[in-house]
Amino acid sequence: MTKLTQQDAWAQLEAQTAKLPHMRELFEADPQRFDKMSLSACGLLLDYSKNRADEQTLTQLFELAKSAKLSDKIRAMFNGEIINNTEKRAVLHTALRAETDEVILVDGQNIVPEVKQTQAKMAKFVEAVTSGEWKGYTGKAITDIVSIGIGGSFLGPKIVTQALRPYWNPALKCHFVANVDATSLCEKLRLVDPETTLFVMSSKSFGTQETLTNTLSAKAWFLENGGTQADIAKHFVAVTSNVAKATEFGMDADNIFPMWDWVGGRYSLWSAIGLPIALLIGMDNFYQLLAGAKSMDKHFVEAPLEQNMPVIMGLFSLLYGNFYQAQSHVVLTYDHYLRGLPAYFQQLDMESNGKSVTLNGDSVDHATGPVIWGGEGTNGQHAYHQLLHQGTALIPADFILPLQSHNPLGEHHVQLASNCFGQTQALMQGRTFDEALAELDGSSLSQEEKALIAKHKVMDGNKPSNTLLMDKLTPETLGALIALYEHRTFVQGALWDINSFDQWGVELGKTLGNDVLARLQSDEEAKALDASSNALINLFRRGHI
Ligand SMILES: O=P(O)(O)OC[C@H]1O[C@](O)(CO)[C@@H](O)[C@@H]1O
Repeated sequence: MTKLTQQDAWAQLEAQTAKLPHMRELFEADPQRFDKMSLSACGLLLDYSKNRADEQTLTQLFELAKSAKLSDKIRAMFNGEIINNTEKRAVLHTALRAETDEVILVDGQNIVPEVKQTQAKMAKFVEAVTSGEWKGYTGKAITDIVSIGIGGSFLGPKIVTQALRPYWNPALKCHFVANVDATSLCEKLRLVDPETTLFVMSSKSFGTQETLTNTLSAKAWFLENGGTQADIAKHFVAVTSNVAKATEFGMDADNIFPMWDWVGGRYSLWSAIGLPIALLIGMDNFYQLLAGAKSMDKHFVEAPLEQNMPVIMGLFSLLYGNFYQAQSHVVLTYDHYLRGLPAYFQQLDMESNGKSVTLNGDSVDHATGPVIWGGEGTNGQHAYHQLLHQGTALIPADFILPLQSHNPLGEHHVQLASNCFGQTQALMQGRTFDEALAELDGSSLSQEEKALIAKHKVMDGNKPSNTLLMDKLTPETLGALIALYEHRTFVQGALWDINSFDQWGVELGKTLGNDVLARLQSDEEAKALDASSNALINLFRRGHI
């Protein structure tokens, strides 16, 4: 297949982006711009009209997608083809939200029954814990869940339980331990009682240093505080694809929830990795989360590219990275419950598309995954929005706002919405020198001073943003939103012809880290490495600088 940068649409886009008018002019020229460049699907509304595009730009973007055979690649993923070519795996997180009667084959076997059996096992366990039937070693019901995991085995459960706080079982609290820094574990153990605490150890590989170390320390804490080896099974369960290692580790076979190689870690919250979510919000709401994602899956597979939410968002992100040299993309969640979502999308996108070779190993000749960052609105307006408005970097933004709050109180929500919409408007239209000067008309400044200040108040505008609305943040709309970003990530990787589903880049650090660990624990002074690493190791061994 012809390289992306050799496609006609690529050259056309280069020419087109060079001559596109300012968004102000595009809005002035077409009062119907919002109607033409907004889309509703799966309980979400996407306003993509504040992007640097006219009809021709959109046509060329869709042409680029067609030239990359995007629709075929979408079908290949959903059909379980081995698209993760370096690990020879299918990519089927979508199968986790399949209907019971669907048939999805991996190695000739329909995997849906196993998915459903695991969900039934989760449901039974959740019922036992939340009903009080499952008791700790002194006969008390479970009050606290401590989830131990890192990366995709942590961030999904963490941000989804945070986002769905209004749906929590009031009798349960949840604590998340990820970092190997003992503080992360110790701070949580100070909050819980071994008699009523359930540890959920989540590790797809069952080989991640942080998770194993934290779990061993949690077990030691449990045994030092009243528990016995015989009680472990009442207080420790595991989620893993490596059942053999989990049982060898001492996990009770009945307490192991399986997951599979065809689910990537950062795409796994829909599997038993989501057990902490299901424990906190209940299995019915967990099924609603799955249903929301399922609706987005259907939309992604069935909607024409031109009416396809993940495709449109993925294409615009590619446009800014490849044609405007945007190095990062900011996600701004105007909802306190969604404050963790930018970090989740950061892991999802950067661990997927932070690559620089194509599927067949050739170096790419264009930019790939951007830095994804962000935070909650309105806080960011008092932190980094200055740079978004007047910095030298172009940073496309996604604004996310539920129209209704779970906590309606006076003017709060209307003010939140006014800030959200005002920011997208300011980014788009900016402020001209004449407008800035006019704002200083009434001031006592001299003409010269007014001219100087006006220059500092100018904002170029033409800064692109998407706005995503939902009626209310519910398990279903959250599921659709997260699946939207999963597929948005897929779209970009598919056009760049990269493997979005392996993560070789994280291996070297781990390997070298293990070697450094041995040197840190050695009695010998470190000499064999580079001068910096030797010095750092020896300073740590000495314990002071
Ligand atoms: O679930 P595991 O196997 O412990 O891996 C944890 C995380 O580490 C990674 O392998 C690398 O960051 C992620 O992809 C994964 O989610």
